[in-house]
Amino acid sequence: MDTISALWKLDTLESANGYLTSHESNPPRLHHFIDGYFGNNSESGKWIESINPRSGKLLLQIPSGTVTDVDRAVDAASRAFPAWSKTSRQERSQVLIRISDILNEQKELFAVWESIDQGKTLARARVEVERAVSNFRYFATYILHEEGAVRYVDGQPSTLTYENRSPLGVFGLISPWNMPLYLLTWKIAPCIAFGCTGVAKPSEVTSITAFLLCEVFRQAKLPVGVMNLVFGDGPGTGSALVKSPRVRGVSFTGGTSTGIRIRQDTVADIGKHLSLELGGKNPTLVFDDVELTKAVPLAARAAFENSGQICLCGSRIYVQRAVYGKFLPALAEYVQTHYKLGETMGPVVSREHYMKVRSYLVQAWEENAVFHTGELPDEAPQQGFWITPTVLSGLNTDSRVMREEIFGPVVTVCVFDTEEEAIALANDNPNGLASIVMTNDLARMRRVGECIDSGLVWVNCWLVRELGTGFGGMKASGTGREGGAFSRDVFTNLRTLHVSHS
Ligand SMILES: NC(=O)c1ccc[n+]([C@@H]2O[C@H](COP(=O)([O-])OP(=O)(O)OC[C@H]3O[C@@H](n4cnc5c(N)ncnc54)[C@H](O)[C@@H]3O)[C@@H](O)[C@H]2O)c1
Ligand SMILES: O=C/C=C/C=C(\O)C(=O)O
Repeated sequence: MDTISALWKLDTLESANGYLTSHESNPPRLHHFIDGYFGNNSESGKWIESINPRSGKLLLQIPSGTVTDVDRAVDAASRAFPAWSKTSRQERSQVLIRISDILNEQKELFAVWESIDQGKTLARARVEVERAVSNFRYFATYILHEEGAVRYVDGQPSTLTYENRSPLGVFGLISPWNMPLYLLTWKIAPCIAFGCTGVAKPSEVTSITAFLLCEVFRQAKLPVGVMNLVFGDGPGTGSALVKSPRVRGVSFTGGTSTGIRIRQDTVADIGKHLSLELGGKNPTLVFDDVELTKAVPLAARAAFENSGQICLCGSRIYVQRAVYGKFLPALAEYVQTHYKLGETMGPVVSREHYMKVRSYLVQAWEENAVFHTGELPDEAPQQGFWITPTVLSGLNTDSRVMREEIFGPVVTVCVFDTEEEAIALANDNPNGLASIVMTNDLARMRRVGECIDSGLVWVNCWLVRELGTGFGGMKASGTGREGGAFSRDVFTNLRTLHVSHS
């Protein structure tokens, strides 16, 4: 039986794990999805091994897409573009609704595989699949309600001016491993909703739900070639996609160094649209007027959700002096009680990532940080990539542990005195993706919230999303915004007309 038919039926952890155990000697192999067809195996004959983060064992193999594979996918998307870009908004909306309905019917299947592949808890995976369904629903209806204005040019009543948009063309959509399905659908849904076609490349570390999503496209009768998917790594497959002159735009989510590379690789292609959502080292500011019973769980969740592997995680906590002495032990106790490896918390995604997170913990140890929870992980992980959630204090503000994105279950806690100092500490970082402010003082919420240099500011909450608002980062955290009309700007070309009728 082909891989997609085999995986598609396995919608419980028991059945999926049973299948994997019985295939240990011949693990499933995924296929590219090009022109509506699975099975275009890698021409390189090379396969990338994808590892189960809970056990450290081989999970499956994905094709290592070549330049030829990418070209074939871009060909398919280019052939599909003229017809798809001319479909009515109603037609596109209906296809997107069908996709969201099928995804919704199969949400347990997707949650199970996302949990196995990425290591996240099933509960977390379920939330992300729901959000993926919402991505398709949101853009399916957004395009039906777009508004535009026609007006007279000032002082020239016989000349009308208005804006007209057309779909840009073929897009390269590249996503990371931390929220594989959610972040890929955040790109695919607006891409096809606004009349573009595309080639998606998920992270080589987590590929299964992207593969399953192609079966949803097939069942929803998305016209062939409108969305294609090529597997492979960044330097080989991703880079070929980004550099293709027929790819008119790139929407990328991932690390800042990769974003810089993509910008360099496309700099001469001046008309190519680039949307870059990159890394973060997000501050959580806790003022002394908060209720600790609310502030502690919120700070903990913001730090440790998905084992700290969310770009929006609050990984450096600053607490005002009057509550610092109570906050720190309360946080440590809360984390020890509520974040249990293997129950409410998964491993980190890969051996490579484990070693990266560990290197920061070694550094913290060498700098005499206080470990309020957590310990140094083993140098060689034996069975899966498990790291105990770690709360640190006592580091200098110039420590790499305090300045660089760790992207794991590690949070640092520091003290501050004044509001000005809190703002300065929050902004003292090259990144500017998100921040969290906890206070009950309305004037302070605005005073502080409006001068933090981050694209997203959450006051007394975290990870609240409204899909029409701008999503993205300042400074090294990115270029551009996505969401609602911001996504429309990414995926369309704007022309302004002046029509004189005298
Ligand atoms: N701002 C956001 O919305 C957001 C969301 C999630 C994750 N992230 C960031 O992503 C990072 C973790 O994910 P990651 O390790 O998968 O990131 P990564 O940058 O290593 O990889 C992301 C994707 O880019 C591809 N890639 C790598 N090199 C490439 C190249 N030269 N050309 C084209 N594609 C290339 C990879 O194969 C993968 O699909 C963290 O820094 C995190 O903060 C940001
Ligand atoms: O790592 C990036 C995470 C983005 C998450 C969301 O946009 C969300 O959960 O809505």
